[in-house]
Amino acid sequence: MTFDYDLFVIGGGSGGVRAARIAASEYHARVGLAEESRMGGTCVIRGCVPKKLMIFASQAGALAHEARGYGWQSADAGPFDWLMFRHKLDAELTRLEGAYTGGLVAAGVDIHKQRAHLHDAHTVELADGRRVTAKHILIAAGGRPQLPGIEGEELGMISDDLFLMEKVPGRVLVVGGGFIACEFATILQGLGAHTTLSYRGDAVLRGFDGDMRRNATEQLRVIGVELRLPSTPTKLEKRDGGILVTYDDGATDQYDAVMFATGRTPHTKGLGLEQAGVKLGQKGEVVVDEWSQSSVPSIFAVGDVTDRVNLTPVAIREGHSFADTVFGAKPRKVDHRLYGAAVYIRPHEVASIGLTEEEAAAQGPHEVYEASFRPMRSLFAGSDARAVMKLLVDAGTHKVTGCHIFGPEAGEMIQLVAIPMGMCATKADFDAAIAVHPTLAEELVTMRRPTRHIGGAHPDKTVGSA
Ligand SMILES: Cc1cc2nc3c(=O)[nH]c(=O)nc-3n(C[C@H](O)[C@H](O)[C@H](O)COP(=O)(O)OP(=O)(O)OC[C@H]3O[C@@H](n4cnc5c(N)ncnc54)[C@H](O)[C@@H]3O)c2cc1C
Ligand SMILES: NC(=O)c1ccc[n+]([C@@H]2O[C@H](COP(=O)([O-])OP(=O)(O)OC[C@H]3O[C@@H](n4cnc5c(N)ncnc54)[C@H](O)[C@@H]3O)[C@@H](O)[C@H]2O)c1
Repeated sequence: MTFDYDLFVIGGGSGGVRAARIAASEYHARVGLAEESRMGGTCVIRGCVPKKLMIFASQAGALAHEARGYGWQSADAGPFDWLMFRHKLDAELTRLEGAYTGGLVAAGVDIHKQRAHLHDAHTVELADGRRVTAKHILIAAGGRPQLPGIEGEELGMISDDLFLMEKVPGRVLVVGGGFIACEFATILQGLGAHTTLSYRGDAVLRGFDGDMRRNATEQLRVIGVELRLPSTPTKLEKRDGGILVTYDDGATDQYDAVMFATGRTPHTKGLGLEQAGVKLGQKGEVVVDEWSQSSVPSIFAVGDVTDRVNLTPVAIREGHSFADTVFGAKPRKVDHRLYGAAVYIRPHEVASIGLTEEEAAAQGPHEVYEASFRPMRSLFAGSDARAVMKLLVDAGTHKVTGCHIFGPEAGEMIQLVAIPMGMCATKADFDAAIAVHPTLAEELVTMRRPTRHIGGAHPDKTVGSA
């Protein structure tokens, strides 16, 4: 049977673009790709990139404060021009969108700027009614925000809306305690909004190491975010030009804007997957095996639509591995067990890789090496903010199984820690590195004695504590 394409990709985000580009440019496959919105997807257009630029923008006040601590007595951030920033942001996203499109065109990918859905195991139907056939179809449709299902929730915003605001709200409520809630609460507070965060647990960032969670929660409070923990909004109503929020304990408060950051779900609705025989999971995710292959052999899926690890570099790796495997005769699986992640809150980020202390304790005997200190840069400027570095070491094998950093540029540090950890480095390997001084990261190679032992009986309590 002949097909119009060797590969048709639905979704031009992190995973889809990479898979299409590699299949076409490296393996000379005939590739078509449909994108219904802007090329680049969530990360480029309404995620990682604009979010991080907003984090940078929101730090002017804190930087001016620090400069005053260094003797620049009149340092002041001055007024923030949101519309000017938004205009520059739009231009930058347009530049990136062009770069992504250009990369695909240069690779020879046929771009269809419209929505697509499956017709059958080898056929895609485009919004304009055309049908195209492909030997392989890749679903890379990403995820979309999930609302909590409460009365009046349509009055609230989602993260996509934040990049398009006409002005910075005076009083804003952020609902949720995950990555997006913490990062956007930091941004909004830094841009001058009086920000409240409502979360149903006692500490934000569920799933992260307990110490990181406690520090992140406390930092949000210190930078001025009003924390309502634990609490859950139950109703939103329009009131006097604002939004009246009722909480589960009966309390009410009024805000100029409410933002829901209550998770994301796979974007599979209306894709025709079930009719084509593709098995979906409980959240609507495409169920795939270790090769990203769905229950229909010609249909694969990568990225957030599979709800494995919902991060851009993971989607990219999955897309690349799919192309190598199917078109390059280089079978490659993605190991989802070890990946670094950072939460870009300020002034200190949370960055993690591997086991949390709680997971390590459940797995068996571990040593915990921990340093908590005031970094010299902020200390000199008059801040009491503490940084925390933690290494978890398997007491039997001495391998470093987890690393957690709460500190300035923690994301940059964890990226480098990911290399030795991927090579199964032991604590002795870390110790063998001569420190770079004075840096924050030197703490990672100078922690000599375990702070505590966890996870039951230890085979040798002296190893690793020179
Ligand atoms: C606010 C926010 C901040 C984030 N920050 C980070 C971060 O700092 N670091 C990080 O690693 N990750 C971050 N993420 C997560 C990251 O953006 C995602 O994991 C990543 O974009 C997933 O890539 P993907 O290819 O699976 O999907 P996406 O990038 O979502 O791409 C899917 C694309 O498919 C298109 N599409 C969907 N259905 C169809 C259809 N039927 N026809 C045609 N096109 C379709 C969509 O328009 C979209 O462009 C963030 C996410 C958000 C929301
Ligand atoms: N820096 C980064 O790498 C980064 C940044 C943003 C997003 N992301 C990715 O995007 C994903 C989605 O981010 P997110 O913050 O939306 O999701 P999340 O899963 O991290 O957090 C969702 C939060 O919403 C809360 N919640 C869920 N349902 C609720 C309800 N009905 N009522 C009240 N609270 C509710 C949860 O308890 C949780 O705190 C992340 O898991 C991550 O993979 C990554």
